[in-house]
This record gives sequence, C-alpha cells and structure tokens, in this order.
Amino acid sequence: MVGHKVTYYIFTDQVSNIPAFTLGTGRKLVTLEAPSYQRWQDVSMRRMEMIRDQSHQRFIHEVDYLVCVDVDMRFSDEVGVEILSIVFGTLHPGFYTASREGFTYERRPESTAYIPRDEGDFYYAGGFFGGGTVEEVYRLTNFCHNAMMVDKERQIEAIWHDESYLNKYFLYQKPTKILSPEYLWDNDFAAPDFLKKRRFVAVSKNHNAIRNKRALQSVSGIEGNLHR
Ligand SMILES: CC(=O)N[C@H]1[C@@H](OP(=O)(O)OP(=O)(O)OC[C@H]2O[C@@H](n3ccc(=O)[nH]c3=O)[C@H](O)[C@@H]2O)O[C@H](CO)[C@H](O)[C@@H]1O
Ligand SMILES: [Mn+2]
Repeated sequence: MVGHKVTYYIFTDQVSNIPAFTLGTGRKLVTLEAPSYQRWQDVSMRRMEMIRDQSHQRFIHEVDYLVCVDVDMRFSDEVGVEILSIVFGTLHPGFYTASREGFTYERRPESTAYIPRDEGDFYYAGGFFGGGTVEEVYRLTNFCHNAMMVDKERQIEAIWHDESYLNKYFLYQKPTKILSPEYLWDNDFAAPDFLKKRRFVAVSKNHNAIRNKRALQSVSGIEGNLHR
C-alpha cells in the first residue's frame, strides 16, 4: 500500500516480546494487549470478539478500511489498495479448485456454522478478510463471535473454528470482492502455473509442535491449569 497511510494493530498476550521494527513512511504500529487462552482454538476464535470490540471502541475513529490477517504470514509481493472493498473474502489456497462437496464447511446441523450440502459457493480462508469498512467488519465479527458463543453453550465447536463461522457468514452476506489465492498462499500446496505472484504467504511452521507447546505450558502451570 505504498503511498497510503497504514496502521498495523498487533494483538498479543506478550506485549514485551514484540521486537523493535523500523517502519516505512506513513506506517504506524499499535500494540493491543489480548487475553491469553489455553486452547489454541480459543486463541484463534476469540480474535472475532477482539476485532469486534476494538472496531467499536477504536478502529471506527482511526481508519477508513480494516483488514484482518493471521499473524503467521509474510508479505512477499505487492498487496495494494486493489484489495479494498466494502467487505472482501479470500479463496482458501487448498480449495479454490474443489467442488462444493469438497469444501470443509461445518456439516453438523447442531452447529450455528452449519452449511447444507447443497449450498455454498466458495471456501474462504480464515486468515485474510475484511477490508472492509469498519462497520462491515463489525457486523461480520459480531455475527461470528455470537455464533461461537451459542455453540459454546451447546458444547459444540465448528470443525475449522473461526473459519467455519466466517464461511457461514459469507454464505448469506456475500463479500463484495473475492481475492484469489495469490493473496493467501501456503507453500505446502503445489503451486499451479497460473499462480504468478505469491503476495501474502503463510510462514512454514510445525503446527503440532506449537500447539503441543501451548498444552504443555498449561500443564506445567505457566499459563494456568489444564481445566477447560
Ligand atoms: C491462513 C488461514 O486461513 N488460517 C486459518 C487457519 O489457521 P492456521 O492453520 O493458519 O492456524 P494458526 O496456527 O495460524 O492460528 C490462527 C491464528 O490464531 C492466532 N494464534 C493462534 C494460536 C496461538 O497460539 N497464538 C496465536 O496468536 C494467530 O493470529 C494465528 O495466525 O484456520 C484457523 C482456524 O482453525 C483460522 O481460521 C486461521 O485464520
Ligand atoms: Mn495461520
């Protein structure tokens, strides 16, 4: 977004571990302290609540467009104002050629994220959406958080967590723009010839090791006990 003003809001429960950055012209970094959750699923899902609350309290007063991304991603080519819209979604790099039956939507009717087998156009990635007027991001995150809370009461959690609720939201509230997997790539997938640019790429990591580390820390008491 060269030539535009950009504020990076980083949610973290480890504020003191954020390294010093040298930011380009017009860039600003704001750290927002986030609560800790023991389960990685909750860490991921509770982002909806945090974004919703900050949209209302802060973002609406500070920015024109709000884009929400995973933290374990790297910009590796241009991502400009072409992404902006009223609200955008991004095709998941694992499912852009899949048929409807192949989408990993939540299929249990008991869940608020449920999508019937004869519905749904695309499978959207949880890691890049918004982009978005703050009002629209508020609506989206508010829907997802409330749906998660209903499911929590029912003791059910959607198969792909926040991503499943996002897909449910976009089923009936269609995004006004859809980004191609150039905008959310993962090098674990074989790249097709037509993928000319990898603009925003998942950092390779050992999911299990990281998730088990969280679980182990909670057993040893660093993050509280294992009760959930
Ligand atoms: C690229 C992409 O579409 N990613 C989605 C995919 O996750 P991923 O497989 O990419 O999972 P992930 O480990 O990146 O977790 C999702 C995100 O939650 C946050 N986090 C998670 C764990 C933790 O200990 N600390 C922390 O900060 C962080 O922003 C992270 O990027 O599926 C998740 C739900 O299952 C989310 O929908 C992600 O958006
Ligand atoms: Mn991720």
